[in-house]
Amino acid sequence: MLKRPSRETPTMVSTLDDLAKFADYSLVDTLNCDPEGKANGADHAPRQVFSGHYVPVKPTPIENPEYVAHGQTLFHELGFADSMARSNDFMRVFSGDLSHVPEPMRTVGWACGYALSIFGTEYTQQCPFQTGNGYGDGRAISVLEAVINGQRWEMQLKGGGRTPYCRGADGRAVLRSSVREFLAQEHMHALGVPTSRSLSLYVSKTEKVRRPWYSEGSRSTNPDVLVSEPVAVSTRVAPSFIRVGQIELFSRRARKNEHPQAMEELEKIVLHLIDREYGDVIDQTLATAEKVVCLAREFLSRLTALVADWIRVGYCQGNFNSDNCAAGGFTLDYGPFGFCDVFDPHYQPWTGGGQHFSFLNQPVAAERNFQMFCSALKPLLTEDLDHLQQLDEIQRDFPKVMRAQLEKMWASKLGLPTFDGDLLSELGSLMAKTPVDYTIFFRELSGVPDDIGPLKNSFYRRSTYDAAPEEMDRRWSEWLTKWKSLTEPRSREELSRQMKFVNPKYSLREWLVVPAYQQAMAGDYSLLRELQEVMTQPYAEQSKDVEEKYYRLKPSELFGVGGSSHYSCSS
Ligand SMILES: Nc1ncnc2c1ncn2[C@@H]1O[C@H](COP(=O)(O)OP(=O)(O)OP(=O)(O)O)[C@@H](O)[C@H]1O
Ligand SMILES: [Mg+2]
Repeated sequence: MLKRPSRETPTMVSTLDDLAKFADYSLVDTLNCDPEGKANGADHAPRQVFSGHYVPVKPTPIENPEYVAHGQTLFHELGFADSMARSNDFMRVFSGDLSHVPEPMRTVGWACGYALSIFGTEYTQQCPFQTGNGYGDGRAISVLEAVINGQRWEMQLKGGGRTPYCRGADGRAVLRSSVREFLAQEHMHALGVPTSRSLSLYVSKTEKVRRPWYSEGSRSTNPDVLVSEPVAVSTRVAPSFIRVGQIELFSRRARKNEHPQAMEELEKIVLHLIDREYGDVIDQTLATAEKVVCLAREFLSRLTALVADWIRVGYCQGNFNSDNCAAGGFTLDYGPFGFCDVFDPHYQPWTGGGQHFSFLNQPVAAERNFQMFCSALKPLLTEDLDHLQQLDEIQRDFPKVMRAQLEKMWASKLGLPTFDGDLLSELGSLMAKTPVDYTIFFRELSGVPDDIGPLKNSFYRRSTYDAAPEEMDRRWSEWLTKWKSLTEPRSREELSRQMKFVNPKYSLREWLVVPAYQQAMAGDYSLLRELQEVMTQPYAEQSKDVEEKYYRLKPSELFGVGGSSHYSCSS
């Protein structure tokens, strides 16, 4: 099930001039530009955008940028020289200054509007105008599209200043949240989970903004202080950044007939999504209605596989609204996410998110986003009963397909040839009751232990287990015996080898990231680099030192601490 990173290509891009040769702005040129957008991109004040797929926006550079990190894996895949990330002209562009770019690169970027649905309910209240026309990329600005080795990539700054969708906010991202997103994207890719990718991260040596956050050791649910934090610009890369919410925005306009081009704009964005994300699986020559049905079927398959993968690696997205759900079926928006330590089916690190977005409820949240996606496609099929019916069937199939993906994932996570519901159900009960550390438990199990001794390395000794250790040991031993009998006849070595490709040894636990961004805020990037190194090889055993430092239970004193165990969305 693991999608290994693709092979590296030889270095061919060493300078910004080299990179510029790959520029190809198909999005800007084939989609509709907001007719009120200023061509020079000086469009930074919040306003309503009534039509068009994008608004031209010039990023606002951060003051005195300094190199923090670059996505080495992506650099190598694209054939970029590592040294380029520290070069002045590259750093200038990817910290928000497009004024000196070599041709055919452009001096103006673009931001897109999108709609929001939360768990299947449409919202417009988050828009300052209460219409939904002022919501979208408030601090994300795409600056380049490039076709490299036949693959199209969009490069998008996050924190590159205000856009018309900023809703009165500053358009900035702080170093703390940027470090989290940067590391998480690289980690997820290395885990084999589809994701937007990390290109680069630059911080300002002088510019700061204030954000609500937690005081040292605070156990408060919500932030209890305002802190001044350095601003940063990170660049993420994906075939497109089209979200379910974006398709919804154009569909809402078409449904309400808001302007004469509303239906045309919906069709255009959907066909564009197909070209960008599904070009290799949907036949170009099909009619729109057929394409729409194929799109829904493909997205269903990708989205369910994605969510099964999230559960495999212990990831909770935290805020899985339709505007944080990439229509290409990969992970997008690393805001209030977390990798669980203690197994808890209701794990949800975001204080503002409810149980509906919690760890094992993510398949249901995904279904809600999928429903919104299908509903958004429907105006393109009115009067086409046959295709409408096919779309309805695909929509109804979600629970069945999701269940199949989850069963496949659990079987492979447990090294079993076929899924066994009873075995998983007893395991779920034992894992939650004991409780265990999710990552360590499955990695220890991947060693195919003779008895439950090694599994106990994953036990948090603080609750049910301590109250009745003998009873719990008995249940665990019985479970292990049953599990082993189901894994036969494979050799122990073969089973262990396979399971270690599915069950990572290292995961990006929040309490490991906190010291890295704290050091980074003080100008020391050593821990961040170390974490980047460790978390980009999460299945490898790595050294004894790495194991001692990163393969351990969450320290008891960090439970309940704001910023480590839970956090607000603020970034
Ligand atoms: N400081 C800010 N300035 C302007 N807009 C912001 C700011 N912070 C968040 N937003 C906007 O508010 C909306 C909701 O925020 P959310 O945290 O989901 O997104 P985000 O992390 O900025 O973006 P993305 O989904 O692009 O990763 C987004 O549309 C985002 O662009
Ligand atoms: Mg978002």
